[in-house]
Amino acid sequence: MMGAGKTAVGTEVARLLGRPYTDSDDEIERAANMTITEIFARDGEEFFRARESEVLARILAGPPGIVSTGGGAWIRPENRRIIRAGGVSVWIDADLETLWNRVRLRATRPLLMTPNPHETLAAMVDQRRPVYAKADLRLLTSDRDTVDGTARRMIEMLAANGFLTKGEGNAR
Ligand SMILES: Nc1ncnc2c1ncn2[C@@H]1O[C@H](COP(=O)(O)OP(=O)(O)OP(=O)(O)O)[C@@H](O)[C@H]1O
Ligand SMILES: O=C(O)C1=C[C@@H](O)[C@@H](O)[C@H](O)C1
Ligand SMILES: [Mg+2]
Repeated sequence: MMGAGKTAVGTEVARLLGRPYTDSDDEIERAANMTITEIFARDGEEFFRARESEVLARILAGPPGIVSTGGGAWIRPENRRIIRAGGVSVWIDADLETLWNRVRLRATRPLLMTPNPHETLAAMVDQRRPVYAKADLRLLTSDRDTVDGTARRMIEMLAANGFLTKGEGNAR
């Protein structure tokens, strides 16, 4: 979900593990040479979603690493198939107020450009939670967590579930 920490925590997990890092939102922006807000405004959400699926298929076919998706990517069954075929998925789960406190400061999320963005976020969280729950692993975070602490807990969780190679679970 937007503001859960996919980009912030994913970057730190990759750094600690010494693995390549990719953010699907960044890749879409780079390929289009436009911001996500501009893509939504000019071409619409469906166009963005099509590019998102293309980018995910390309990333997941590449070398093993840490990938942060966009908040809506997992909602499309096609994307879940792509991610499941090439990797392990982690749902970073945060409560509504934690998400809100993180997204309210920046106007970079077009789906929240509504008259009542808090209400919009709440409705999206309710609608999406059952789909996020289909992820392989769930990491619960709250506004008491730091990015670094959450990244370390994610590494512990990946190691405990057998998804890291020997030694990686001890990353500092
Ligand atoms: N675990 C955390 N502890 C403290 N701050 C966090 C944590 N995770 C994220 N943040 C902060 O919240 C903000 C939003 O996080 P981030 O951009 O990583 O979210 P995201 O899940 O990638 O959202 P989007 O779906 O929109 O890409 C950033 O300023 C980030 O530093
Ligand atoms: O939750 C979503 O649907 C989105 C999240 C962002 O990461 C971007 O991918 C875009 O703003 C849409
Ligand atoms: Mg992000």
